[in-house]
Amino acid sequence: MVNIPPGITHDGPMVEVASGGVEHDWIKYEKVKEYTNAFVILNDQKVLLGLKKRGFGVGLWNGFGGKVDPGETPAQAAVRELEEEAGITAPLRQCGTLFFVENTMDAAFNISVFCAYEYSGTITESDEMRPEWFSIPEDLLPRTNPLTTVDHGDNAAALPPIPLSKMWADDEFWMPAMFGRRHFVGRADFGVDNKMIKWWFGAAPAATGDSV
Ligand SMILES: Nc1ncnc2c1[nH]c(=O)n2[C@H]1C[C@H](O)[C@@H](COP(=O)(O)OP(=O)(O)OP(=O)(O)O)O1
Repeated sequence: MVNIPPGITHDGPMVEVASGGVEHDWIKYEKVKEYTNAFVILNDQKVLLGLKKRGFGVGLWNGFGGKVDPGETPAQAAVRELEEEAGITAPLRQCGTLFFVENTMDAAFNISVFCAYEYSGTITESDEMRPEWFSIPEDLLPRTNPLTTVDHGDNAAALPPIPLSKMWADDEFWMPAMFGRRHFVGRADFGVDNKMIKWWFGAAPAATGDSV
């Protein structure tokens, strides 16, 4: 029986992939704000991230996203944000949901995470984000995944690896599921200085033959 934290909803079987932090209860919240976060992943070998140039999370590398505007669906917001922040369009599909609670804020963040495996347009820096490709390191990508494809001349190995030390602390826990194309959910509660104090992440069970 998986002990899924409050705030998370999911369909289908789910296995825990990471959990930890303090013994305290999950932080209470009064409202939930809807956000998106989108990742373009090519050949299962490289991922487009953006360096946040201002506002919340400034200085951290992340996918592209932001608030869902009134009247928008998360999918519409994800497409809009990717275009605004990186100048490209992509056939985004929801690949996970993350729920974050900060002890200094009354609202929780519900983040619909989207993935695409191709894109069109020219990647362009915006006022908010500086886009850059990173290679997906071996330990974040289950190489036995039958979906993993061969890199045909797109030399991802020459790229810098994903800069986990300059990303949100939760990313390392759910990204392996995302790169393994397993639907994921998770919650993390944050204390002072954006330090993660309690977390739980789950993913759809790995296909037979996967290493995780
Ligand atoms: N903890 C954590 N891990 C991974 N990703 C995130 C977090 N917290 C977050 O907020 N995020 C993501 C969710 C969003 O993609 C961005 C935050 O959006 P941001 O662009 O700062 O939001 P706004 O400035 O309010 O939105 P827009 O102006 O772009 O609409 O980080």
